[in-house]
Amino acid sequence: MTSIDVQDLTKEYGATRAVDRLTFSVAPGRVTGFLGPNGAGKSTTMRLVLGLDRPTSGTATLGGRPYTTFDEPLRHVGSLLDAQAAHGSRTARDHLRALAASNRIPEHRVDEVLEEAGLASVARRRVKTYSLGMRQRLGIAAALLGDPPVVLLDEPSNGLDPEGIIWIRELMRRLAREGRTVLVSSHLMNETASFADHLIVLGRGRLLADTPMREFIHARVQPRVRVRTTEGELLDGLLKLHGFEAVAGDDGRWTVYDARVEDIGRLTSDAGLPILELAAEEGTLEQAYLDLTASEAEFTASASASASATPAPSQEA
Ligand SMILES: Nc1ncnc2c1ncn2[C@@H]1O[C@H](COP(=O)(O)OP(=O)(O)OP(=O)(O)O)[C@@H](O)[C@H]1O
Repeated sequence: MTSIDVQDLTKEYGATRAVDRLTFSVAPGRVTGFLGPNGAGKSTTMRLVLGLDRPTSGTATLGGRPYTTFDEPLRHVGSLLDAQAAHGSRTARDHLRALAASNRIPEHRVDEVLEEAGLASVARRRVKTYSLGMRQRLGIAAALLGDPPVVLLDEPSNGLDPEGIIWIRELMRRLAREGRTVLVSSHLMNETASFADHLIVLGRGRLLADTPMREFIHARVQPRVRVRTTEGELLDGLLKLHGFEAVAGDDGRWTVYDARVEDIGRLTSDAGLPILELAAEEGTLEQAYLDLTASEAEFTASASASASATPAPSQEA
């Protein structure tokens, strides 16, 4: 079991403090989403963990060891930071073979990961003929090559088609189920919500949150309930009596604020009100994230600064 441990990590580029006294651990067995506005320090942190940059102070270790102490690092950590990294004049297969040879990884892994990434049929084509999505798949294949216990992916769904996005989501979930440590940065909140169990959120190089995803959302977005009944006035009176705030919509549906379906369902049932519809409106990760980071974004457009925490309709109860 190999965790990623970042301890009091700081990185300055001239006058810019990209990472500011950051401390967190990424645990095995779950997918950790790594979030934050543009310029928050996510890529810099990943680069420091991967020994691609030297910290100004503090440490970043994998299973207690700095990345630079591994002789065959691909067996310990797989990463996708820059999908353009492969040499364009090589074939995908040769690119992976070279990586495998330099890390004493058995050659059969090359064909396995090409197959896994959906590149088997184009493996003998030069990388420069690849689309962005194909390069992304190749980068992910390279990350998996050494069967590593730790995987770091920076924006892995970049350029992937819908089938590829489902593939990467399921791959990350499987890697976590196998007990690996999976850290994934993304700006796509719906995507992140679909694969992450845990979140680490940065803002201006500092840690803003390190929490399970469900807790992150529930702490920031009030749940609402949508109700439809033939007896609107009775419903309104009943809810007021029990201290709930409710507003009637034009479509005959009532929205009850800061409420859960269990509570409203029980109340209306006890009162014998005929209910035509009862649905939870759970908060989304996007709402919770915008609520947290609105004041933190370095490059916030004025429109997005007014991020309101309005839940979106979700599944019927
Ligand atoms: N090599 C560098 N030289 C100077 N400044 C840098 C360098 N790399 C990063 N920075 C600065 O450090 C800060 C953090 O950048 P970083 O790329 O880590 O953020 P990020 O969270 O990955 O952003 P994005 O979501 O846009 O990819 C930014 O202000 C950036 O301009």
